[in-house]
Amino acid sequence: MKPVPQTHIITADCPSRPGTVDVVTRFLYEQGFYINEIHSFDDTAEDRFFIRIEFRSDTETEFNRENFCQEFEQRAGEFEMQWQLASSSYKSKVVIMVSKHDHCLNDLLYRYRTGDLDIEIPAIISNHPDLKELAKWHGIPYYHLPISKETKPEQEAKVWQIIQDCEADLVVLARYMQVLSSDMCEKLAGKAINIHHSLLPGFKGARPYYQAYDRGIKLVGATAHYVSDDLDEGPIISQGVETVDHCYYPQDLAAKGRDIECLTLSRAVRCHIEHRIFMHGKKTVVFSK
Ligand SMILES: Nc1nc2c(c(=O)[nH]1)N[C@@H](CN(C=O)c1ccc(C(=O)N[C@@H](CCC(=O)O)C(=O)O)cc1)CN2
Repeated sequence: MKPVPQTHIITADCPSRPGTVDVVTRFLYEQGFYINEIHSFDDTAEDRFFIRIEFRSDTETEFNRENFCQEFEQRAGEFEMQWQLASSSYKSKVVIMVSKHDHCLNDLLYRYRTGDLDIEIPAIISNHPDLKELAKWHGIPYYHLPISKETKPEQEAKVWQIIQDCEADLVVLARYMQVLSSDMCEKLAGKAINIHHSLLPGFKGARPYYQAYDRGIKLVGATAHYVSDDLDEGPIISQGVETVDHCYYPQDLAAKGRDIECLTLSRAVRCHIEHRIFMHGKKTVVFSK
């Protein structure tokens, strides 16, 4: 039976120098691959080059990952490229953590159920029981792990065990309202995304809509970022914003913000699972579709 053309993704970054696009595209051409999509960025301020290429094989031959990697490393090594190869057909395993707010979880579950987000959700973890029925309706295991200052280490150990048992590729804090410990942040570095309900760096921490109301803002926003030990200071992935005015009380800001949070978070999750995000110091490079 004719193999279905597999699509693969190369992501690479290296010191800036001429020939960095050519070394990748020429290799793919010589190997008989067809490029579907290409993005590159040369950060002249930091002398760092980034490239993402989606490619497919139209030939009958099966893709030999080991041979590909050996051959490509010989070329990429000359340019000091840090690179990864991924397959588009792989379904990322995403563990979602929540507290009581359900809008972001509900939106992610809708996108998962309809195939808009091509992911697996092996577990939902919460410090409250409120969203158990929503998980049950989707047939997803729900772990109610209450937390207090005293039980935080024990609770996080259970969370980490679930994440490992699920072999999670990504953890999404979908309005999970607990600060993760330094140890947890270290374990989840680069694979935990949080949605903060303000336009960071503005209004960090708890109750940002109340902070925003007190400040008389004219724009309400949300920020999806990687989780770091420094609360709400992790590399920003995606942001959304809408106009508001003096008529908006905190509950009105929260209502307007809910849709922004959902769209911003799902956009960030999609970029992560499609390998569109590069860590670049305290920032990111994101090659959106
Ligand atoms: N280490 C990190 N943990 C978390 C981050 C992060 O960036 N780094 N993001 C938060 C989400 N968040 C804002 O988006 C946030 C959540 C909770 C708090 C907070 O002060 N929580 C209190 C308890 C509140 C409650 O029980 O309702 C606390 O933890 O003492 C601030 C910001 C998720 N975690």
